[in-house]
Amino acid sequence: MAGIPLFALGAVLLLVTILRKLFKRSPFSHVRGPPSPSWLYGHSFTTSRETDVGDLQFQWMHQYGSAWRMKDCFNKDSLWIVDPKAIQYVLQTSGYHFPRTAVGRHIARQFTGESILYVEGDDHARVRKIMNPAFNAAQLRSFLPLFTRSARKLTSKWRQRLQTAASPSDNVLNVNSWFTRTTLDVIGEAAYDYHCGALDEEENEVVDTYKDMFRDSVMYPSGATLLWRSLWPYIPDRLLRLTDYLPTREARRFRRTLNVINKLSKRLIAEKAQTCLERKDENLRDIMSILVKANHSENPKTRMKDKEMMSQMATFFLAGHETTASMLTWMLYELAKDQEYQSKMREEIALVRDRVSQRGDDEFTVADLDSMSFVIAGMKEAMRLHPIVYTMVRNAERDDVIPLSKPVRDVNGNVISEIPVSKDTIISLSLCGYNRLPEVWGKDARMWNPYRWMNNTGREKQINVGVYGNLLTFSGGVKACIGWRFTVIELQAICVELLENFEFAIPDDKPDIQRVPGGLMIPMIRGKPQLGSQMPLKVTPIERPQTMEA
Ligand code: HEM
Repeated sequence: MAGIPLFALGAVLLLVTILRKLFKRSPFSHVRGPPSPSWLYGHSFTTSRETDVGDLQFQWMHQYGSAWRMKDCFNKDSLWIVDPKAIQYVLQTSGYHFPRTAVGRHIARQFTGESILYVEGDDHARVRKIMNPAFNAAQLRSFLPLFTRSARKLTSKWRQRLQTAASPSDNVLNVNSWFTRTTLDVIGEAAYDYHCGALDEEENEVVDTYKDMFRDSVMYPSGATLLWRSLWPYIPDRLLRLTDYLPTREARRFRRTLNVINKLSKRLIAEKAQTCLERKDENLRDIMSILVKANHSENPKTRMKDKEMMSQMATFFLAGHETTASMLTWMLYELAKDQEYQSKMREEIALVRDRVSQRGDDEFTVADLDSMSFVIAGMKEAMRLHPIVYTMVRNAERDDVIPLSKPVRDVNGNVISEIPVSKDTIISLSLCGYNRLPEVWGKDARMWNPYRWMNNTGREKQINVGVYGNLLTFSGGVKACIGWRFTVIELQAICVELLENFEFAIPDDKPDIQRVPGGLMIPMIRGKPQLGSQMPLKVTPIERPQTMEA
């Protein structure tokens, strides 16, 4: 019986702590920002239901400058930044003092287990160090034949389908769903040496479990979910883990996916460990084999527990397919709108193809792909306009001061060049906002203009923030995307193969494409969410002298 008063006391203390933290006045209440539409939800409802990802952020950045104040649930202040110096400070200079938020970490844990997306501080640095060798340049170059082979398989499927097209409308393909299957096959093989068979439409539980996962779990959270999640930072970790078993839409979807992936990972890790023990692993280059090999080395610092390893594997599946597929989708969408640039890319590819043939080779090397400046510029411009991860949220681990490169005006009209934040302040980094900042990308920052990448004048003056093209698409600093080089080579290989074989155009009925906020920037047809991710494009085969089949 003594347990009940003790439990009640614990609950009251927890409630008092939550209320004190929730209603503490922030030290940046003088920073300007949009009026809050609701005391209860703040802007959380509005931002999670934005019609087109980024539009509100672009509007606020135009109105308030490179930093502004918003309201979270229960009227709590949070800070939004697009300023390069502020972003550099949060991601790089002081990276480990701005961990991922409790909400971000626990959602990642539900998706992947205690993976690199969940752990923080020394644990994160340790895991990252173990994983880095699996993503070095030589290792990634060895994946190029896999990328090319998968792209060829896609080409061959499309050619077969288009050959039998009875009417012009049959030439319209939902490229997004094809890309999702292609990139799933790629990551299955690259990360695990595992055959998903997604492009062949084979029955496979991995393919099934990831289908529309983001739409079914994190898209359009309910008001109750938003309120509940806003309390997570104050709930002890162990208690929060119990919520994994709640019968909510999200928890059920996460559990189902993670169970499937964990079962597979467990089996594959055991098989690879056996191969490693039998010393038959010399030629295995998939990411999992590299991690298993490191686990069997003498050095205890390179080892991960099996459970840890399983969680990293779930991360690669999660982080490594839908992201790349969406990126490719948005890129082709832009190229379909800009026929002239698309042709320029194709001409460039043909020139490099001639060079490769003259030297007696059939295949492009990474150096050949890197020499295609039109292709690279098109890719970077698509990444700039369509960062698939459009916002990242961090939590100030201590009282701090965020510097700004471009001062903003506060509510009293004073110019401020730094913003004080208190411990536990939530800071949102608008990746899509930064990627369209006129101060960084020029007056036409909102427009598609791949030529901006041809002329690098002024680039050296930019504040260093992101790992690729100084964009924030792959983030930057201590937790920048570990797979960015992998993605770049994969995109180059697939894009080049597709442009050699097909022309892409917007379909005649000009579907209205919406950037839906669903964890990632999901392409959908406006008014037709029931169709899931959609990017219909008109695809016309190009007759080539000798077509290379899969
Ligand atoms: C277009 C494709 C991709 C985009 C736009 C992208 C974007 C990002 C971003 C923005 C982050 C930082 C998230 C945060 O800090 O909260 C991240 C982290 C990460 N990404 Fe990617 N990613 C892509 C592809 C990949 C691929 C192909 C892999 C693996 C093969 C991968 C593995 C990871 C991992 C493991 C992390 C966590 C890194 C850490 O915490 O140290 N990503 N990615």
